[in-house]
Amino acid sequence: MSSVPRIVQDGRVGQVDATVVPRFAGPATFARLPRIDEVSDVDVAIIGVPFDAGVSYRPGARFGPTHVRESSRLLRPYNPAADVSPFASQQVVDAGDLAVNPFSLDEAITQVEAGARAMLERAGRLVSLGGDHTIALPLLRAVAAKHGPVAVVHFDAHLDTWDTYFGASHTHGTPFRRASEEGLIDTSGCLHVGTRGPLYSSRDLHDDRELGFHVVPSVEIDDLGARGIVERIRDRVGDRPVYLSIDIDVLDPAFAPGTGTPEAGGMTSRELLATLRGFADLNLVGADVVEVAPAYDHAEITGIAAAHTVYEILSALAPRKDS
Ligand SMILES: N=C(N)NCCCC(=O)O
Ligand SMILES: [Zn+2]
Ligand SMILES: [Zn+2]
Repeated sequence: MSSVPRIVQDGRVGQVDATVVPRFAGPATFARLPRIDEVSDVDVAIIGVPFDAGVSYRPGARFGPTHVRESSRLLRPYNPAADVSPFASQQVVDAGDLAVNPFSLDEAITQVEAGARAMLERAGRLVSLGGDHTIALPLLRAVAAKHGPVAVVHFDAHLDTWDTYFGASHTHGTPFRRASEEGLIDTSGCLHVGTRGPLYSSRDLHDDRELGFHVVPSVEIDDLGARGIVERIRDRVGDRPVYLSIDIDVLDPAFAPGTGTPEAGGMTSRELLATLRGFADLNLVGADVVEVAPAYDHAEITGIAAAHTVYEILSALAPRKDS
């Protein structure tokens, strides 16, 4: 064990105690949680995937994991909106970054899958910090190897079920088409939330349905509200194992300017966080938060939104006292 003073609750090693060590001091693990080598049992591992060789527009998501960790220093141990202490009822750790080849996209995909599989030997659940959205494919391969085909709930401005770019089949616009083709997803239980903006043609939506997705587009969010979105998600996924993939560009550029392919007309961070609270009673088996590109961020707006997004995911994963 390290000698820094940490909050320990119910035997779980939590954050560095911010009443003793100022939260702006010391290394930035996610929420200043322990590293994986500082604890023996792990329930949830947060893992960085600094990779952005799959982007179609602005690069820079390789710096996402570091930025989200830096932006997570202010998170506190109790989540009043969910009435849960996410670091007390489960052991959450920061497992560091996967070292993936920045010059070979194919090798990087192999490395992400291998890294995630190895991590799942130790941790019950993985929450991955991207990185561009390409990484969802190898992450889904690892998750499906453990749980079978999963219901993907995908928050994104984009469908990410396109076929190829410049002849390349592995890009950040194609992971969910590949996942569907490979049988990694339960095509009776998937949906996108927050999609918007111009497509290549109406055929994109037709293909997307064939690949197994329903859509809650951004234009419906005002009418539905968080509660209505959660109902639509619940109706679609039922009790299937759920994999949650959150592209930070699901948020309006006002709430997440630091991303590679921004589209106007997105969700507020309040809507996203409220919707995520609805995942507490779903069978959530893994998650990623991707596409944070700090070079286009200001005042950590995007980093903070992503850090709180991860915090709500961890809160949803936390076992409830009465369950
Ligand atoms: N997954 C993200 N963020 N973007 C996909 C955009 C694909 C395109 O350039 O059409
Ligand atoms: Zn996107
Ligand atoms: Zn995406």
